[in-house]
Amino acid sequence: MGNLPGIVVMGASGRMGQMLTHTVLQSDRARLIGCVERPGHPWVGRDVGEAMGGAPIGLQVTDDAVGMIAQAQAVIDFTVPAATVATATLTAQARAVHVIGTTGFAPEDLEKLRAAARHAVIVRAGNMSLGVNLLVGLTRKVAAALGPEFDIEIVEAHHRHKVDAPSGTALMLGEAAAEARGVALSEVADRGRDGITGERQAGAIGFSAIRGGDVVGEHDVIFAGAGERLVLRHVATDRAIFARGALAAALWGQDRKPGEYDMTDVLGL
Ligand SMILES: NC(=O)c1ccc[n+]([C@@H]2O[C@H](COP(=O)([O-])OP(=O)(O)OC[C@H]3O[C@@H](n4cnc5c(N)ncnc54)[C@H](O)[C@@H]3O)[C@@H](O)[C@H]2O)c1
Ligand SMILES: O=C(O)C1=N[C@H](C(=O)O)CCC1
Repeated sequence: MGNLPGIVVMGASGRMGQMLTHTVLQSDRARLIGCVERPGHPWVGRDVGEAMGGAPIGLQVTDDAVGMIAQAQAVIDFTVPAATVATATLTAQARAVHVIGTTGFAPEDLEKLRAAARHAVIVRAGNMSLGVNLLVGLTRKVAAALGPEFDIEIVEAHHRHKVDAPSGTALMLGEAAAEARGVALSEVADRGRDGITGERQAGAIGFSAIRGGDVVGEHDVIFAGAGERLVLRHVATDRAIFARGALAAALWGQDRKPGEYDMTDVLGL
């Protein structure tokens, strides 16, 4: 047991933080050594099992990210961009694998993560599920096969608490479609139409975001042509799919060379 990789979960009280805590606790391939929350959070100092509404497990939630990460073999981080960028400095110092599920990064954040990956393994993906990572491959294939006369639209739906749009998954799908067409997504993305928008730009990749209720995550990639429409769809019904992927990434990353990786590396896709 002592030889199993020690895992720290950041953002332990969050929707994903709780799912990750359960997933690591249930695993016989990893040890949960720490649960971190932001300073001032009401869970800090409480037993994580009790805070989640169950029996105590003898592990207190802490806000000491520095002390906790220094002892970790892997840190699983589904929080907010500013926290993840700060954590990347700590994981780089500790040479711990940093599994990043957080979405909504600005380009300058991504630069900082790239710098941290010179010293430690970072596995980052806007979606850690097997199904979505397969969908990314399918999107690339279909976009290459169909050509520019098919308009590409990506529609995503998430719960009412989600703070970023388009979703990280939608951006992964858009990147794959743009890459297949040999263009930069930043040049062709059409994010949010309102008012007199004019006709659709040829070659645009459109994004639409729906927010409501408790939707876990749904993504459609629509290829709309003259007289026919092809729709690729992924529907997530349980956050466990993301947590399983994240734990697989934490284990896969042990003993790898420092660098930036994603779930296609982990899943061998
Ligand atoms: N990649 C994937 O597969 C995937 C899947 C689901 C969610 N996500 C992403 O994960 C992120 C979190 O989603 P969520 O629904 O769990 O959000 P959430 O708001 O429920 O949880 C985020 C948690 O992070 C904590 N936090 C904030 N700053 C912190 C800090 N400095 N130190 C420690 N903890 C801190 C918050 O207190 C909160 O508990 C979002 O960016 C979301 O898009 C990614
Ligand atoms: O609940 C969320 O937030 C999710 N975020 C990821 C995204 O932005 O694509 C993955 C799906 C759930």
